Amino acid sequence: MTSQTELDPAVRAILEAARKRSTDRERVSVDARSLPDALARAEREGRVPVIAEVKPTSPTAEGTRADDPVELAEAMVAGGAAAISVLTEPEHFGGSPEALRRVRKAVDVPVLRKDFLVREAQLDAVAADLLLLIARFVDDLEELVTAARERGFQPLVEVHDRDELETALEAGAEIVGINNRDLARLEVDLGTFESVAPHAPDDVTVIAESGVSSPEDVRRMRRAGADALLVGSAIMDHGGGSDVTENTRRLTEATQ
Ligand SMILES: O=C(O)c1ccccc1NCC(=O)[C@H](O)[C@H](O)COP(=O)(O)O
Repeated sequence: MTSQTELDPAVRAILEAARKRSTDRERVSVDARSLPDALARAEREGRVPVIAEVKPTSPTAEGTRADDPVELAEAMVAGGAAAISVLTEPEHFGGSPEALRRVRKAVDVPVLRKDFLVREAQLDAVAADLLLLIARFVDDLEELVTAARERGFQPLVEVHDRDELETALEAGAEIVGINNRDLARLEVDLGTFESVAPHAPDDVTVIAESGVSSPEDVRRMRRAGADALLVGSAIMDHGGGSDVTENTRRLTEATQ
């Protein structure tokens, strides 16, 4: 795990809040909707597989979108999203487990729980199809990957460099997100995905995360081997409040 002192202060605060969050919930058991199946369906139907993110705000966002999460998720699916990601972190991203529960009830595509999870009991806050585990922030990744699978979740392990990719693979990850945002400094560089993705085995589902804002970015990440793209800010348009369905469609239609 990266030393706390190397992290951007916003990320340090996010992690401190995550460690304090209470976790006395019953163990969840999930009958998960398959992400690989949803991505394959999008491909068959001629859509770029996009995981669209319900992210009310973030430390780098230009504002907050207070729209109902269910309306946002439905608008994203109408724009062709293959899956939905929902932030459940309350203090820095304006999310909640309740928002995810409502979204998962309303849509029929897989739903990813996006949060900063550091111990097993935190997995039980809400049922989701996929669970994000950030390699950099987890002490025993294999233990959490196993704990996630025991509950029925598909773990999506997030990495930022080759060493973290190796750690993720050793922990048994089958779905890997390569984050273009360096969580130590919050800088975004699409070259991160391009340099790390070629080292992932072919049978691993590889997702390009963060910083994808235009059809050209989509094509660039697809050329570099992305099986899917995780997009938040460009779809949410926190500063402008533009149409979420159109923002999603612009990316899902960026096939050539
Ligand atoms: O998005 C942020 O500002 C952020 C700040 C600190 C830690 C994590 C952060 N984002 C988490 C994510 O990984 C993104 O929400 C996700 O990949 C979508 O990224 P984007 O399309 O660039 O909004």
